[in-house]
Amino acid sequence: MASEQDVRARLQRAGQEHLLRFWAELAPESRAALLAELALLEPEALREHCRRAAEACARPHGPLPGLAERLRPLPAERVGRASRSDPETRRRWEEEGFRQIALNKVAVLLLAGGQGTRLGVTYPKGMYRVGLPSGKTLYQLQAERIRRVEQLAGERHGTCCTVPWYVMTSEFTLGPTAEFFREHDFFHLDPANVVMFEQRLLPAVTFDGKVILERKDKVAMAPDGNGGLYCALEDHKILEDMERRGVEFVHVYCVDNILVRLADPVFIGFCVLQGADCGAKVVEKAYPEEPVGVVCQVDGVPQVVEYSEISPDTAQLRASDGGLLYNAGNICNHFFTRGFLKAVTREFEPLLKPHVAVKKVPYVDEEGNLIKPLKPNGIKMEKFVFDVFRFAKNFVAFEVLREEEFSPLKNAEPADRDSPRTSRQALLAQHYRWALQAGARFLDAHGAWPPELPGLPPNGDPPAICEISPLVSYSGEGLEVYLQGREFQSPFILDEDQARELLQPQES
Ligand SMILES: CC(=O)N[C@H]1[C@@H](OP(=O)(O)OP(=O)(O)OC[C@H]2O[C@@H](n3ccc(=O)[nH]c3=O)[C@H](O)[C@@H]2O)O[C@H](CO)[C@@H](O)[C@@H]1O
Repeated sequence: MASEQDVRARLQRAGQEHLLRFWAELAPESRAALLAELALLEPEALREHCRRAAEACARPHGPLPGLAERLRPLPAERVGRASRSDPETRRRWEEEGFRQIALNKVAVLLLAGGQGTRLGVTYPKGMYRVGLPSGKTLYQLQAERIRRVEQLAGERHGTCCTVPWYVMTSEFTLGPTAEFFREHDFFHLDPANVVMFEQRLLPAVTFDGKVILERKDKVAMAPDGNGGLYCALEDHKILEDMERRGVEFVHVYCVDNILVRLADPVFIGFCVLQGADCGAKVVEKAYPEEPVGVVCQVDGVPQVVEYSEISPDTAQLRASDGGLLYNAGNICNHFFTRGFLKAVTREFEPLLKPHVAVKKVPYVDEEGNLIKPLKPNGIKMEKFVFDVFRFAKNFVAFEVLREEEFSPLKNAEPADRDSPRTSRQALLAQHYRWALQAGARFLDAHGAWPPELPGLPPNGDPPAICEISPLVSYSGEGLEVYLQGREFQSPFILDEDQARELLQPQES
């Protein structure tokens, strides 16, 4: 173990000796823990990190100056559209996606290292239940979609195939996530195909470049952003694991979108047939200030401009058709070839510039009191997963329908948007639509027929509650055999048992 003198000398080189200011008061175990933590911080890198944080913080926050002139929408030839393509083209994309899945060439990678501060829960977001009739968590829905897509690809191609699930966690989420998966028997996935790995942490820093102590014996550390993915892939030899398994294409996604289509064959097939090395799913932005990044070009190079970095004026610009000029909302669903990820980890990662997040960071004051600040007092430096798009040789975007594929869980109740309620409603409205399309009719909770609506209201509860297990249908397929011409009482859960029962011959 490093000695106190050693660590002190290293901290001096980094200009951070204040981190040992409570040394004399610490018990032996606390001293050991603090030394172990500090010994991991490399002095030159730490000095540089603090300098960059303070420098970035001194620059004006918010919209990047001069950005508007450098910005253009993506050229049309780089954008595929799921909803506006003819059925034959869509079928070709889907078929190609299923073919690659059946060949075991597709993996999914979940970004789950975030702290979910806006939602205000102390456990990982994936463990959240939004209040579905089945009580399922986000992790369970995702696991079941993996199982179903494997099954669909296998049936089409007469194989038994695997979509490995890589889960990037952080110090905050690894323990509880791993335990949750074990408790739930990995949702019946083979644990050998679920690979969890941890991203790095970085110290949080005051506005004048001093690392923050969150306790007398502990540095305030935070995950290094979802762009920490690339260092984490290298740290844990994940690309080598992918190579051993024969994985060529990776669908990277964020944890909180209840409608996420894991290893979506249509998206994968589109990207593969376009020869893309990097791709992003997008939806039309709902309103100018919506907190989603915009997929566009900066100086002619495809990039995402994050919502915190685009000015309200630019966000409101209109195109000639009256729609928003910067309309391609990033839903944090990305496609990468393994080859591209390898080039990023080997070559481009050091070129990624960290972004500054100004946050409230609990700290210990000079007298040793623990303080929970009411105003932001610290800087966290984060890399963004999409900042590698500019290194792609062939970047494509793929636009999908919001009501089918995007409803993120960001805010606690009673927020109007992106809350547990809106996520639940989005999923149940989708399942109700699928059921109606498959020929079902529903009696509402009072035994009455809901009024025939030309379309469902975009927000709010569907007229009847119908939840369909992802193990029965991945994206609305194959439901007619259970539902055609049948009447159901709301609430209705179509899970595997119910599906089997519905296939039994009916008594007359
Ligand atoms: C940087 C980024 O991707 N921003 C996107 C993210 O914004 P948003 O600000 O909502 O991003 P979040 O903070 O929710 O993070 C997105 C995902 O990254 C994970 N995470 C985050 C930080 C970290 O250190 N490690 C980690 O794994 C989170 O667990 C989550 O799964 O989703 C929006 C859609 O919902 C997009 O429009 C934004 O462009």
